Amino acid sequence: MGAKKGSINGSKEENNVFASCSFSSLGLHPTLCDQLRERMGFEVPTLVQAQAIPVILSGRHALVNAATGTGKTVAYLAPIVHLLQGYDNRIQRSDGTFALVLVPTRELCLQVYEILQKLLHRFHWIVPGYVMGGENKSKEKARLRKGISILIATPGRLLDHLKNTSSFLYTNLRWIIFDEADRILELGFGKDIQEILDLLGSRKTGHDDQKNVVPRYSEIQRQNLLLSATLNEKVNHLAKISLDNPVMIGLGGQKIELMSTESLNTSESEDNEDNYSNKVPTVGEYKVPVQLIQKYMKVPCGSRLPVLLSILKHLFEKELSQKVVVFFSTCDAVDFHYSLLGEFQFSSYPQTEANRQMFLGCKTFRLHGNMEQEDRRTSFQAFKYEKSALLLSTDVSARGLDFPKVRCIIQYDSPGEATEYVHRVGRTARLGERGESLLFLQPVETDYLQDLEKHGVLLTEYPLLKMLDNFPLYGQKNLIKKSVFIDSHPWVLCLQKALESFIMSKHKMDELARKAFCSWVRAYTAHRGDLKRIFMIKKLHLGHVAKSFALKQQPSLVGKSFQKQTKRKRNEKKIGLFKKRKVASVT
Ligand SMILES: Nc1ncnc2c1ncn2[C@@H]1O[C@H](COP(=O)(O)OP(=O)(O)OP(=O)(O)O)[C@@H](O)[C@H]1O
Repeated sequence: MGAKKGSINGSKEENNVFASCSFSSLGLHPTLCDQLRERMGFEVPTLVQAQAIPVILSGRHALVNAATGTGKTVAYLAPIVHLLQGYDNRIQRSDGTFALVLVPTRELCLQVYEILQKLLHRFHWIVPGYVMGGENKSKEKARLRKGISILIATPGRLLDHLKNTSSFLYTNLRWIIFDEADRILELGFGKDIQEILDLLGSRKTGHDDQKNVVPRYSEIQRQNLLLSATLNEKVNHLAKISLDNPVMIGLGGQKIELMSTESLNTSESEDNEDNYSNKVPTVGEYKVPVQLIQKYMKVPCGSRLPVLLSILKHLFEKELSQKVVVFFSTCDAVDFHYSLLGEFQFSSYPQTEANRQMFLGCKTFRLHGNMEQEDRRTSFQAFKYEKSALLLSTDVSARGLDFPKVRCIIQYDSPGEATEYVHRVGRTARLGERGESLLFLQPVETDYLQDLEKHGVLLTEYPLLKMLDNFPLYGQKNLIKKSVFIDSHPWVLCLQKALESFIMSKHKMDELARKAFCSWVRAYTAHRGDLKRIFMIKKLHLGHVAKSFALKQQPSLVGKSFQKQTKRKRNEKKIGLFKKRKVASVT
């Protein structure tokens, strides 16, 4: 599992994460405490677990806000397992589902399921299960028919089963948990959630399929929980309709004023943003792990690619055991860089067949929403358990995923909203461990730093020139003339040239680069709200953007396909398709 064991006498960083009490003092069953200690290696609860577990055991609804990597998953799963194992009438599969955990992505679904399996090891009568997009529906139906006590689900697939799987029994449902609640809404699942809540809430009046089933546990009171590292006013609607007098955990005294609302539909809520943002105080600062070192680098557009490759080379040469995640804005960009890194050979000596070698020798994986489900699963699992590897991903990896020992997060394409920045960097520095993050910004984008600052997120500049100066050209380190500009740095120029020749020489790579260029531009124009002022396509030189995909073509050539794309985008916008497609591209 790679989880760090908590100890009461831990280091300074650990003391920011772990509580000075035991799991049993929180009221959990001794067998469950043994399980946490022996099978999972958890000696003591984290701070958020120490706060949340007693509240959840008491039956109160809760809103839980705690930094990334602080153990929120066990904070809600452990008390549910405790309460379920304690029923006088031991629960059976035929009782159907008691707890439902909703998560935004498939990988998170599998991850929560894995943790749940471990927690349930000695409670064999409580059955864990999951349903999610991309899986075989009939197999899921069969599993639901047999009965799943604690079900983890992505919203779309759950709704499908609620509507179409008559044997799915949820009359005994007691808990609904929204893990990464804000993200579920951002992904446009608002309507699904509304419908899910309506369907589940209708159990007392009798949903058609559940009409004749008398709940075996009629005393059951519903208890709902919302969790995220970035709970903000956007979850207001969801909190209002799903939580009853909730306890706020980790909101530092700031209250989210729960507004009444008719709809959870994200697009509607965006349109009304001005209306409600006046009334609702924003939950100011986001919590980023204190030990995380956050840097940014100012990189001219046309030098982005050689700088990315250089920083990766630097990181993997610096530490033998290195795990790095690079975030891109689109699936096509992931595919392009993945293929490039898998094939690009280079020598800073005059190039001959003999002296060329792979530019980057590390194991590389990719993860995005356009991959086949099986490939997605393999990548996710493989990167998780590798000691040294690189993962190239879209935001599908940004939320909740717990990859042990990731040391560095690179945001090559900027994340957009500050919430996404926080979750992306949260894939490192988990549970008090060290970690570093690097944000690429073009000179025209540096106002984004002020946007982050508004949320209490402060970055310092990475010494990029110093790092680049360390790369020897023709093996003669001290012959390099020190450059004060990134884009005229000899190493950057040499690498860019080699990259362009490589792309030109491979038809497949050239195609991937063009495709990636087009979707990158589309994604760039899709920034919303205030961010539109910072990330303006008009401020960019499209020729330089093309260069960042190692494309030598005249901008006008590439520009044609861009024009086609933007035209299509305009049409899609008219019929409301664009947003949906953007969402689909990350999940
Ligand atoms: N009490 C504990 N002692 C030691 N390790 C723990 C403890 N609780 C959780 N962990 C480990 O800490 C890591 C982070 O936990 P988890 O993924 O639940 O964090 P999170 O707060 O949900 O993060 P995110 O906001 O990114 O989703 C996991 O590897 C988990 O196994």
